[in-house]
Amino acid sequence: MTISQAAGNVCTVSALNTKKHQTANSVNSEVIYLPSTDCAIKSQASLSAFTSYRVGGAADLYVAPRNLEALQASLKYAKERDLKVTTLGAGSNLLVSDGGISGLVIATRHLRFSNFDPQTGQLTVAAGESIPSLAWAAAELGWQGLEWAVGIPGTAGGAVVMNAGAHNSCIADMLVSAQVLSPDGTLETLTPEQLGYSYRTSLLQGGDRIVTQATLQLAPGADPAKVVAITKEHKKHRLSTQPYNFPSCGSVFRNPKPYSAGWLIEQTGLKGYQIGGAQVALLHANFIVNRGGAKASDIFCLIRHIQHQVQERWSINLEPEVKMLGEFQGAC
Ligand SMILES: Cc1cc2nc3c(=O)[nH]c(=O)nc-3n(C[C@H](O)[C@H](O)[C@H](O)COP(=O)(O)OP(=O)(O)OC[C@H]3O[C@@H](n4cnc5c(N)ncnc54)[C@H](O)[C@@H]3O)c2cc1C
Ligand SMILES: NC(=O)C1=CN([C@@H]2O[C@H](COP(=O)(O)OP(=O)(O)OC[C@H]3O[C@@H](n4cnc5c(N)ncnc54)[C@H](OP(=O)(O)O)[C@@H]3O)[C@@H](O)[C@H]2O)C=CC1
Ligand SMILES: C=C(O[C@H]1[C@H](O)[C@@H](CO)O[C@H](OP(=O)(O)OP(=O)(O)OC[C@H]2O[C@@H](n3ccc(=O)[nH]c3=O)[C@H](O)[C@@H]2O)[C@@H]1NC(C)=O)C(=O)O
Repeated sequence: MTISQAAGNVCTVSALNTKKHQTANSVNSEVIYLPSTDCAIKSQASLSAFTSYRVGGAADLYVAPRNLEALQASLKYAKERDLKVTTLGAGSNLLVSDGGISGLVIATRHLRFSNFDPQTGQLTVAAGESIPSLAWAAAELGWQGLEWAVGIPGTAGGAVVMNAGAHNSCIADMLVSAQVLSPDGTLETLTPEQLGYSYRTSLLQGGDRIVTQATLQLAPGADPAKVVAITKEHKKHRLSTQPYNFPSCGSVFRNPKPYSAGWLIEQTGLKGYQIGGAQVALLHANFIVNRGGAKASDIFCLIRHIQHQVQERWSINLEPEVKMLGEFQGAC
């Protein structure tokens, strides 16, 4: 099954229209519909609910297609109007500026389907599927390979772009192929080699191609109880070493190997350091948590402060893993 076949609630209605509408995420009242679909394009849609940090301003325009056709129509809509396109997964590695994002934000989290093929041991998923849900589903089937991914609150698409990883495993280790859509509407199936993977990076970062689906090689046939037990162990370890009780983006910085960013930041004396509502987490210094009411600028300025202090003390440049979207100039 493909994404287009999977979407029962396909965006399939007729021509462009507009109507008055009010939702929790729409500041303005006008909703435009993507031509030839029933996909709403919301204007001035607040993005704070769509990022794990729970901060950030509005998208000029926001659309969440449920199938490939609607995704293609979204790109066409942007191209015809010369709009900048920004892709959003689950927003769990993003810092959206308080001023928001101009152009069209395309959220891929509603692209859904998954297929565990017992003949090949391959799991094929649409970009919007939740990585931790897949990890639990694989474990319950007795399929090994995704135990590490539990607790990473992103989508399959975001994981392919970020090369998400934990416990010495990462997406690149098991990716068979990823399907990507270019702004001109071309669909390509790429191998891990073509995606140029290394630690927490891929050639898709900073580009304009959208991941639509991914195929992962897993290992079926194990005792489900054993795979679930390992998965639970990973989750338990996370909960004891990482702060899950406040909004965050996970690790803020990549580890500047051979050092770990958390160790460097703690040794610099910054644990608990706070700017506005943003705090260097007490449990793990490479996490910045929103203690309540943080602005994106608080988090941004804390990131800059940490970089400055670590540079002064260790002569090491900490490189952010978190993706910053929007304008931050003059924030601090
Ligand atoms: C509590 C917590 C724990 C975490 N632990 C880990 C961890 O252990 N390991 C780890 O690697 N990460 C971790 N993260 C970070 C984050 O979950 C991962 O980076 C995740 O892969 C991001 O996926 P996403 O769908 O949320 O992507 P987003 O944050 O929405 O986007 C990330 C980037 O990918 C792009 N993107 C997203 N979807 C697509 C798509 N379909 N096509 C093209 N581009 C796209 C975006 O434009 C952006 O540049 C953690 C985060 C949190 C909040
Ligand atoms: N600090 C932050 O900024 C954020 C932290 N998080 C945290 O990230 C983690 C991942 O988030 P989330 O996406 O909710 O993923 P979870 O791992 O909590 O759940 C994902 C899916 O897996 C299922 N599941 C959970 N536990 C089990 C289990 N023991 N056996 C079988 N299935 C299970 C859940 O089912 P069901 O729905 O039935 O429970 C859910 O459908 C969570 O710990 C969450 O609290 C998430 C977002 C932001
Ligand atoms: C959370 C993320 O990924 C995580 C992933 O979940 C975990 C588990 O595999 O390993 C990485 O964390 P990490 O390198 O900080 O792992 P940890 O084991 O917590 O810490 C490494 C070392 O730093 C020390 N440490 C950590 C935090 C701290 O405040 N102080 C400190 O001294 C620890 O004692 C340990 O000796 C990933 N982070 C990066 C940047 O690679 C993410 O990318 O968002």
